[in-house]
Amino acid sequence: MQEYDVIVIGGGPGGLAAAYPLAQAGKKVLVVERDLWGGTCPNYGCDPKKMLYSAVQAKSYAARMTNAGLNGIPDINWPNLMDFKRRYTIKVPAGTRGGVTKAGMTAVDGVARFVDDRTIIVNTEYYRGQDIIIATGVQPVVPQIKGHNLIKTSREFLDMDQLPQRIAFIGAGYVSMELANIAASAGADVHVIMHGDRALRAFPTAAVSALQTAMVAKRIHFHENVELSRAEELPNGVRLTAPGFTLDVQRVFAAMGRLPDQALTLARGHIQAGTRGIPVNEFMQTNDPHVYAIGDVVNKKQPKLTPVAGFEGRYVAEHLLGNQQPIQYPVIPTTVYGALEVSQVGVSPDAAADDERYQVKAAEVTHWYTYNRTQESFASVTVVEEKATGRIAGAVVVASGAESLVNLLTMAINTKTPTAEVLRMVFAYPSAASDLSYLL
Ligand SMILES: Cc1cc2nc3c(=O)[nH]c(=O)nc-3n(C[C@H](O)[C@H](O)[C@H](O)COP(=O)(O)OP(=O)(O)OC[C@H]3O[C@@H](n4cnc5c(N)ncnc54)[C@H](O)[C@@H]3O)c2cc1C
Ligand SMILES: NC(=O)c1ccc[n+]([C@@H]2O[C@H](COP(=O)([O-])OP(=O)(O)OC[C@H]3O[C@@H](n4cnc5c(N)ncnc54)[C@H](O)[C@@H]3O)[C@@H](O)[C@H]2O)c1
Repeated sequence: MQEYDVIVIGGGPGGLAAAYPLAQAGKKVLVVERDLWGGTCPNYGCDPKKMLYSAVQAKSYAARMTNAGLNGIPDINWPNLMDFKRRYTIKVPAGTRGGVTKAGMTAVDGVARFVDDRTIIVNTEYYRGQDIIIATGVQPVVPQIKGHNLIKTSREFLDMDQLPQRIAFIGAGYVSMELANIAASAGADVHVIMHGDRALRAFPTAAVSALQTAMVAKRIHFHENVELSRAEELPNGVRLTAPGFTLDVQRVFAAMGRLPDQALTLARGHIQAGTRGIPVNEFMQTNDPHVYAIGDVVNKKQPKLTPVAGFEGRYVAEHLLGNQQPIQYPVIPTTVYGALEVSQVGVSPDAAADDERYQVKAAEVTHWYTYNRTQESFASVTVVEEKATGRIAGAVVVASGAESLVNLLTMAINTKTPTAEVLRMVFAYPSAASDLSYLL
């Protein structure tokens, strides 16, 4: 039996954000990873997706500039784009594992399973930790219909050698909207199958509707109110069926949300968990105060995103090193990198519309110098202001580079800066930030 101060299960953004400061503070730390070091985000999530998105952005920028100084729209060469992505991802696992050992931690490859409250087994070795941090993330949900083995996930999409001609995505959340846009921009005929009639539920209706319009303009088909009942193998693809609905595609991907898996045998560690994740208190502790959970595996109201996992990881390290304050999340911005970029932070305009405490300033800003210069098809900015204090409380931006403007507004919200003070600041010109004065 090997003994550690802290065992971190999962070498993704959450686990690593906790592990490094603990090791730096002199703790004996073990990190266990069953798959690719670095976790979902850099290997088969955010980062590879945005590598593919680079070519999509360049292509759509060029398309917008065809009547403004450019001749012709470039084609996306999928194998070459995939090679570009792989040149980045190939280095991630070894680089991440190397960083862990270089920082003086022990890195172990294998599936960690609880055997009792403080002990885990990996392969055939037992490890005991005074404290254990669960940072095991979530896995894509695949519908349990007949033929479900024919349905792939975002992980396979992000590593395809060739682009299929006809693709379906099941679900209309983050993954589907982003990957559908990549596939359609690269030349595939793309179908999004929705079991309801509302995409991206977490985003305001006006922004989602603008995004969907831009996706339809890219010939992406949305099939609403379809509850799939089976998938059947065809000689060159898959047939999807629902009552009154049939669609033949080459490949189909589930993008219906993500849930934790049960490999950890939490019950043997007496740790309570539900299908939506592990509940924690305000110190990120599970029902056992020596066992913490962070990142996507936690059942929480905060969005399951990389910077949130990192924030929670750093918080737990501080807590273990003596900080007794409960976790206090800042406002969390989130962006969908789709046919338009949609970013939001803080109080949603939909919620603010019925709340007397707020006023909503919203405008279509396609004519702003910044978006005119880049020939955007559509841009809008919405700012929610708290009437009593004049402070910015929320924002939604739909435009190229939306995430940068929302990051700026996130800073204003977190620092409680009133709109009047934002207006007194001098921003680089010409830029989206300098255009903000037209709205505020
Ligand atoms: C396609 C896609 C695109 C995304 N894009 C974005 C984006 O643009 N921006 C953003 O902020 N977020 C994005 N996300 C979400 C982001 O990837 C996650 O929020 C983030 O990776 C969560 O970090 P984590 O450490 O909690 O979990 P993970 O990154 O999933 O890491 C958990 C690790 O634990 C390991 N593990 C699991 N069980 C065990 C076990 N029993 N023993 C040992 N190891 C185990 C796993 O192998 C994994 O490596 C995206 C996700 C996907 C799928
Ligand atoms: N840009 C980003 O920050 C980014 C990008 C990708 C993923 N992510 C993270 O990954 C998570 C997972 O993304 P996701 O798109 O898989 O999930 P999601 O929760 O964003 O969307 C799931 C979609 O599947 C639909 N759905 C649920 N059950 C269904 C069923 N039985 N049949 C058909 N559709 C069904 C939902 O209505 C919804 O449209 C996100 O919530 C987010 O935390 C973030």
